[in-house]
Amino acid sequence: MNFEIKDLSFAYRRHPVFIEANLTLMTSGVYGLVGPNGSGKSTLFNLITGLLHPTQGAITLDGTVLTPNLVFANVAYAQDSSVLYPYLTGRDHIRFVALQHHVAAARIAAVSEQLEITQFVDQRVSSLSQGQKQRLMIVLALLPEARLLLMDEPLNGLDPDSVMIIRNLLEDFKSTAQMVIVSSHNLDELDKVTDQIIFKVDQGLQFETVADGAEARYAELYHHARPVKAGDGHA
Ligand SMILES: Nc1ncnc2c1ncn2[C@@H]1O[C@H](COP(=O)(O)OP(=O)(O)OP(=O)(O)O)[C@@H](O)[C@H]1O
Repeated sequence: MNFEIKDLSFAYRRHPVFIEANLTLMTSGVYGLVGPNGSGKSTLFNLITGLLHPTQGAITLDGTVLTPNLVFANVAYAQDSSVLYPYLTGRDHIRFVALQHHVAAARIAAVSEQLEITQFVDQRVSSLSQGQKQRLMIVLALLPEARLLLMDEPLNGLDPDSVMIIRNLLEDFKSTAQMVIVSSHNLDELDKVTDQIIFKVDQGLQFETVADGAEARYAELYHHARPVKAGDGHA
């Protein structure tokens, strides 16, 4: 499996987020995506999934440029849970994704159990806590068994039990055939599941295997800026 970003440029009006950024990932497993607030992590995920369009450059999977059809078939994106429909239940959302991607009932049951959502799956999204919504969002992203899985801040706003559930999930990914890119400010947690980190530095992407953990490298790269910790109220 080969995921590649070549000479990617993107700007919001006159605010450049990427200028000729490059990245090559060759093996399956978990990768962290790390950078300060507002550096462009969500923007990168939106560019990969085609929600935003680069002004220059290409994003390829196994050498083929990611078109909407290829994204549908190969990429899953656990976005911010604000994209869920408040008046629908978790089960409604699951049904929708399962129909679109032909997901077997056994897979739905297994993933729902793994993320421990069965107790609240028939409640409307509007009545769920942040952590419950987050876990539902992750279930939806896992169902299609996409080759490339993007997770935007999956640990954000979670209580310790939910963090544990997601941590176990990420640890399982160490041995899957999927490529998983996880953006997080929670560098302690990231360090527990991977030493392969993509840092957003200036308008580029810098991939490193961090021997001493992401936290130590973060301080060096971002001029000793303090990373935002989980629980700091970052939305
Ligand atoms: N729709 C938009 N219009 C204009 N500027 C935007 C828009 N969305 C994001 N930006 C800006 O682009 C930059 C990158 O934002 P992005 O949300 O990708 O960063 P992030 O690294 O995911 O941030 P955080 O860690 O806070 O979630 C920020 O400066 C942000 O203000």
